[in-house]
Amino acid sequence: MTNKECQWGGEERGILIVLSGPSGVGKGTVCSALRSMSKDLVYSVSATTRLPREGEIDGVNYFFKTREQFLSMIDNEELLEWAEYVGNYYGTPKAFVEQTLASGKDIILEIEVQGALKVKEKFPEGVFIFLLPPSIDELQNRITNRGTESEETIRKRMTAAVEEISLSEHYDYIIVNDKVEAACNRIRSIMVAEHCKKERYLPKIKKWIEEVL
Ligand SMILES: Nc1nc2c(ncn2[C@@H]2O[C@H](COP(=O)(O)OP(=O)(O)O)[C@@H](O)[C@H]2O)c(=O)[nH]1
Ligand SMILES: Nc1ncnc2c1ncn2[C@@H]1O[C@H](COP(=O)(O)OP(=O)(O)O)[C@@H](O)[C@H]1O
Repeated sequence: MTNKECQWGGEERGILIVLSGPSGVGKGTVCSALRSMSKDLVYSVSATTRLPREGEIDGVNYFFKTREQFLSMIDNEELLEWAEYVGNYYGTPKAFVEQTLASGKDIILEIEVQGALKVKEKFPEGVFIFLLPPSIDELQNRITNRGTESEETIRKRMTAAVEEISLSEHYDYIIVNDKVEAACNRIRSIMVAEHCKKERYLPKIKKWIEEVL
């Protein structure tokens, strides 16, 4: 059913979903699987000063920026949020998120916890999901086996993981990424439930009640 056919829908904004979790938990993997399952879900491409990994494409995985370019994005208020993580800057381009939500489409931001908390201040109605590994040993295996990080970076990311997991209490949902498909299905169930929240329908219902009474 389209919004036009539904008396109670229409004109709603899309839902903003934030996905966080420690490095190596599988955020990228889960996000790309989700995007292929849910064609209407829009992915927010972040800006970063981190160097591209092999196979990463500018404008697809990230907008790769110099430090100067990133700092000028901050000065020009182009970012919804930004954070420093293990020596690099990461930030969410603001205009794209706002345009996507205004067009009624859902958008997913794959960002770390400090940035997520800033987004929560601006979008308290957003849906905040924290991805956990089945165990810390499995997290270490995943990040090591991915083969993209030096030993030192793995150590820093594992240290950051402790603080990140301690901040999971600020999220609405916790999903254990045991199997990618199962994790995606749980996220899709959350999105279905969020679309059924009464807050999305009450304005239209109240308006109609006023008209008929
Ligand atoms: N605050 C913030 N964090 C981001 C953004 N983009 C990516 N990140 C996070 O930065 C961290 C490092 O990302 P990356 O270097 O790609 O490594 P990964 O942890 O292996 O995915 C991850 O927790 C990402 O979710 C962003 O726009 N803002
Ligand atoms: N559910 C899973 N089971 C086993 N391996 C996984 C799972 N999810 C992701 N991985 C693997 O773990 C590694 C880290 O995943 P990635 O998506 O890059 O994590 P993140 O984006 O959180 O840093 C990758 O090699 C990926 O193939």
